[in-house]
Amino acid sequence: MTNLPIIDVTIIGGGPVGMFSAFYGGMRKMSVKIIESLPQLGGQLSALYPEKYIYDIAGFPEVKAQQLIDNLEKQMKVFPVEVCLEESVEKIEKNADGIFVITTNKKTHYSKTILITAGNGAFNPRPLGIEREDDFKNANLHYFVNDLEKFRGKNVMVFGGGDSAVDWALMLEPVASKVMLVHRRDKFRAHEHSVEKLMASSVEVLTPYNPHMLIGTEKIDQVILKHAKDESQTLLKDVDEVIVNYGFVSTLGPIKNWGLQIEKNSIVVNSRMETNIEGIYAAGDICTYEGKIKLIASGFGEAPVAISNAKVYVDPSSKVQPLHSTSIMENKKQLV
Ligand SMILES: Cc1cc2nc3c(=O)[nH]c(=O)nc-3n(C[C@H](O)[C@H](O)[C@H](O)COP(=O)(O)OP(=O)(O)OC[C@H]3O[C@@H](n4cnc5c(N)ncnc54)[C@H](O)[C@@H]3O)c2cc1C
Repeated sequence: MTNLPIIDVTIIGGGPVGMFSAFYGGMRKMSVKIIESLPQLGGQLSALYPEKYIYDIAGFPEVKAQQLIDNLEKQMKVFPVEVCLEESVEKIEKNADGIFVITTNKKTHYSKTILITAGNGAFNPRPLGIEREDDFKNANLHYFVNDLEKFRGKNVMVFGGGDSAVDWALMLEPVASKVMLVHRRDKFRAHEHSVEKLMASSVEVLTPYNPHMLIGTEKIDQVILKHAKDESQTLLKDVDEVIVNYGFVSTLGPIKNWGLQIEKNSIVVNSRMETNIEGIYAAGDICTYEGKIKLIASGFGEAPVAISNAKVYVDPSSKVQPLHSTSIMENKKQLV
């Protein structure tokens, strides 16, 4: 037994489906926690295509992916929800008393039910892929920029050619002493107007270069770049901080070891979104059933089904069919 609070439903994965599920858990008067491996909510939408427009969300002729996530966050926060970011779920076990013990890379959580909305699996930053990268991960090699102040007055080298790499370089420019942006191609994939801003800024643009060697003892001091075409090498001295922005890779990873029925990298569920383990549900891209399609819209439909069945599991006297939101939310004017 634990003295820690036991949550009604713990949602693994903070993508759009996990976020909408969290809202629905609040509507059903459940205590809700979301565990997400990235430092941000939003799943594929925030990590892979924040600036793209989506055209097949009911009621929205078009909506930018990040805008949809911002709206989901606003909707979700109408009810109290505990959000645990930068935590990857590694293990799930069921105690003899039926309580789930959820172990992440940081701590242990306890829950009466679990809803897995893990998409294609946990997102992790794509690494540089060169020797000694791991040696500097806890020193001055970063994959996320959470605090600009850390870079004040420093010489910062940013790797990447997409929107976020260019945006980070531009955001760091007024804070850092010097910003270098290294990209393996001559052309950047970022928006035209961001690239124009970049070229007009004091950021030193180094193209077409690949990272070749990280040099330093406790931390990186120097970096050797290799020219992508003629393979000539260039040594950059006095590097204080290195930021890698190569996008994300996702992997099902530990989910395969949780005793769930998996078919084609997806968790098999029935029409109640129940998995083969009583008390564990799945929704969104991670789940599969006959006729399943992987769309945000279908995940949004699966979320209330999973949550409402989890509600009955936690409190057998409740009904699967929820009251309509128009009845429940009468006093929640901030939803509008
Ligand atoms: C370029 C692109 C364009 C798209 N356009 C559309 C479109 O127009 N319309 C549409 O309907 N769909 C579109 N999709 C698909 C859509 O993005 C997905 O269907 C949707 O993101 C699924 O949502 P989800 O919440 O199920 O999973 P995801 O968005 O994948 O979120 C899952 C989250 O779970 C986290 N996670 C996984 N495992 C763990 C773990 N062990 N511990 C902690 N956290 C974990 C992940 O880090 C991730 O953040 C597009 C996809 C791409 C790549």
